[in-house]
Amino acid sequence: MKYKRVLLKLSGESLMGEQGYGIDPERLNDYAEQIKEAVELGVQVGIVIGGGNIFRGLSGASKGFDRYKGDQMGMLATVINGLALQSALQAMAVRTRVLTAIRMEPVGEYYDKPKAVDALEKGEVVILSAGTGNPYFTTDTGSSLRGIEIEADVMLKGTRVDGVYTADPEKDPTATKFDEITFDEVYNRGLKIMDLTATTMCKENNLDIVVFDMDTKGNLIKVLKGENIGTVVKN
Ligand SMILES: Nc1ncnc2c1ncn2[C@@H]1O[C@H](COP(=O)(O)OP(=O)(O)OP(=O)(O)O)[C@@H](O)[C@H]1O
Ligand SMILES: O=c1ccn([C@@H]2O[C@H](COP(=O)(O)O)[C@@H](O)[C@H]2O)c(=O)[nH]1
Repeated sequence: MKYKRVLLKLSGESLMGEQGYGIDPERLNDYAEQIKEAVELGVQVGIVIGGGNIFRGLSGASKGFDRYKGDQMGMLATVINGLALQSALQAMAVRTRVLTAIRMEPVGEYYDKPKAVDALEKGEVVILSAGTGNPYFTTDTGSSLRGIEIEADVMLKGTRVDGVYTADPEKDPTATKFDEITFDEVYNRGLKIMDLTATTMCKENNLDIVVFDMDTKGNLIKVLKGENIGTVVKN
């Protein structure tokens, strides 16, 4: 395996599959199977999961919600997704722990780094939910932060596109894909694959990112083996 310890970012929006809202059990199980395989191959897996399938503070604010409350709702949405993933993994006999950035025992244990690292070293999957615990951030920033804290070898951004493109491939069919790109080029070209706060944290702490399509079965293992199926973002 190319990586020993990874921070896997999963898109909340991808979790709704074809349903248009909520959690698609089939997609959830696909993710859980890929994660189980990774653990069986000896990879330590920390996971941050988004909440876009349920609620985003920013889009709530555009409809009249208070942004602060909306962001809290968004963070709670990531906990719901985290619990769903935990139950799917546990049903496959994968030992999984949910740590939350906001205190809410017994839903999950309150996050701290030693607890997370200890669980990873014991071979448990650690789901790091509620983002950073602060409004005005995103789970991409939560992933950079937790990835740096747990000293992950890489941040794997598993999403519904297969890499970083010259423009959003969902909007521009002429966009072309990069195999590798620097953080500086991401800024200079104004690419919107991740928010700038998350990108900057990775750049400043030298945490490489691999953006790849998590919705195709088997892709997580390919990335862990070092196969060049997505885009590597690095200094
Ligand atoms: N230059 C680009 N290259 C690739 N994807 C891009 C680019 N610009 C924008 N995107 C968009 O970024 C999205 C990936 O973001 P991400 O996985 O964070 O999705 P999300 O819906 O924001 O997830 P979450 O629910 O976790 O917030 C893709 O859906 C893609 O359309
Ligand atoms: O640190 C954080 C992380 C997330 N939020 C809020 O949650 C939603 C869902 O996260 P996504 O990254 O968009 O999937 C986000 O829109 C924020 O409203 C937060 O406030 N702080």
